[in-house]
Amino acid sequence: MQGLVIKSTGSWYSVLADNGERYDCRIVGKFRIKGLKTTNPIAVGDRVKFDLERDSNQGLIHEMLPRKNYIIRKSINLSKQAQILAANLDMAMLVVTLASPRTSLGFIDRFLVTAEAYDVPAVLVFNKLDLFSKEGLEILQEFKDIYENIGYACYEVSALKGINIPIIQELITDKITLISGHSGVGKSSLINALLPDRDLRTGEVSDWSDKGQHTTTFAEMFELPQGGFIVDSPGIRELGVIDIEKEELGHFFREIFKTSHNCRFNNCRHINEPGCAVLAAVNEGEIAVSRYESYLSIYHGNDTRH
Ligand SMILES: Nc1nc2c(ncn2[C@@H]2O[C@H](COP(=O)(O)OP(=O)(O)OP(=O)(O)O)[C@@H](O)[C@H]2O)c(=O)[nH]1
Ligand SMILES: [Zn+2]
Repeated sequence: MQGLVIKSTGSWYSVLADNGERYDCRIVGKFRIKGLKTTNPIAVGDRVKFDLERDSNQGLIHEMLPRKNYIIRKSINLSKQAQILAANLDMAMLVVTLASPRTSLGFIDRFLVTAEAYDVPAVLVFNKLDLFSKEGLEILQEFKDIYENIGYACYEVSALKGINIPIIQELITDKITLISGHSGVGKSSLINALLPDRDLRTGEVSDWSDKGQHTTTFAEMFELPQGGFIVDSPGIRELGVIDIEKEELGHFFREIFKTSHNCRFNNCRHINEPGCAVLAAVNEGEIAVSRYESYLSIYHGNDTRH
């Protein structure tokens, strides 16, 4: 049988089989990603092949289908173990607010870099539209100009008042969507608006112990009534910045990458090199100063997560 892993506890996996039934499954054998030690070889979003154990509703997973992408979390210590948080994501949605609390451009850029590096298409959802003053709407327009120009779709909603929720419903239909954003932006409210029958606050248990030990982490995907899934896990809520080689960082800023083809040196860091097309584009206003500042900040290893 084949199915989709919709919940993972580390040792048990809940699999939604293609016949519509759910089965609790365990893993037989070893699943390893080359060069990566992981605490959990299979994650939500994985498609797996499994067999039912005789006379039971429990299954044994014996094969994982190739992934199109996956996101991981490194252990905080140096054990080099990583935890796969989710696989086969169709979209990463960053929930952003301009007030109470205000999401910084630096935080947005870090998220977008990470999503690019993981090869997950990202969109921005500006929440709490009901709170926007005239000034707030002007800032919204500035933010949207920056990101829409680079090719990121932006949406504006109010999870609380239900404004534009149907647009988001349509956007996520038939996709596996990861919802991220920092605390207080309204992720739970948005997810509850999208999944009216579920109260997310129940059942959140998780953590990754900083001893590098596997604990009772779990991630879960919620099925949308119209088709598709939302991935929610406390561990994924702030999609962290993954290790990116400095030389590669420019690849994950779409507009910098595009412009860098015109730099005089093909190993240009876009910092102070002569003939740097990126610097020229920043000076001419073609690349947003804030984006360039985020690039520099990540390049120099400054952690400005909020
Ligand atoms: N005015 C307004 N308030 C909202 C909206 N969405 C959420 N809130 C409020 O913002 C606060 C935080 O919302 P949550 O949904 O708990 O935010 P969260 O992102 O899940 O936060 P964490 O659980 O800390 O990660 C709550 O008081 C919500 O009622 C909105 O669209 N408009
Ligand atoms: Zn350059």
